[in-house]
Amino acid sequence: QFHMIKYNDLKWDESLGQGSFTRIFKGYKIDIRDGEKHMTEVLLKELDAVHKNCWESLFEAASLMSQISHKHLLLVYGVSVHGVKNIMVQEFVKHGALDLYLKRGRSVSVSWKLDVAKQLASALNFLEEKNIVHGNICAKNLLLAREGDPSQGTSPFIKLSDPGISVAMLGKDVVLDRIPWVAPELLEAPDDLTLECDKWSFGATVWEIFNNGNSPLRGWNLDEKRQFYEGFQQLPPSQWTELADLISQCMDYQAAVRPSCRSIIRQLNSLITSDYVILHATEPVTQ
Ligand SMILES: N#Cc1ccc(Nc2nc(N)cc(-n3ccc(CO)n3)n2)cc1
Repeated sequence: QFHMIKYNDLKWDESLGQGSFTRIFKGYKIDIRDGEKHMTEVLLKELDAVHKNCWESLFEAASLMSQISHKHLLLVYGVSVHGVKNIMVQEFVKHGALDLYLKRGRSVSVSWKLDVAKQLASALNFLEEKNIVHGNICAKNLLLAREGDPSQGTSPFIKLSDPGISVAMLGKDVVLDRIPWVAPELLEAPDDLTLECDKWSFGATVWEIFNNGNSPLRGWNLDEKRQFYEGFQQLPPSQWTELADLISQCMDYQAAVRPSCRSIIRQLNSLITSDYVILHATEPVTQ
């Protein structure tokens, strides 16, 4: 279910850092099309050989996503295996991960943030209709293809990245460290990944977007994070009550009462048309 790419058809360029268990590089893929040589910019995601037993999970997650296509889902060109190295070849997304983009202090408007949240909600709605669970929704896995420029009237455009290694394959500490993105019910039963889990993570991701990419519960240790769930706590609410309501509906400890994607999209639409947006056109960046 994956296109196999020859290792010799790949060229590595600069290193772009690392995700969990993976190293990412900018690179190029060489194609010969109608007798001409084409170089396509790609993102090369190398899986550490030491985690070889997880590469099935990584590729399974990515192949799930590559079986369907949607404008807000990242395109995966294929995989390349070279000795102990497993490499996933993805479309190169111009501005990289959203959490880093927001942390770099770009002051973006409330309507910019709502636009990004709505794009994520439409990607989730598409996955929900196909009954596909992502399992790792967070700002780090949202890639910014277009910055959007209010003066030019262009809006941002995001792509949801592959979920990476399934949470069911990860150790307990890694799952704990994913609090508050990981749905609370997964702590006891990591295999029970459901569509409702993505709704919880969506809430935490919207919280990140409206807090300039700052990680919720940043600096908390694993025990403090575990107690956050054991005490049924919520993230600090936004002063915009309608937004805070949507986030807390998504982050409901009872999975069954979390809102459907359609309801989420409806509520985002009413936020977009509310006076708050006009009053807070560009928030001063509070770091
Ligand atoms: N400076 C800079 C810069 C860095 C990356 C990109 N592009 C890109 N394209 C992708 N397909 C995936 C990613 N990712 C980044 C983190 C993760 C986590 O998984 N993915 N970045 C563009 C600019």
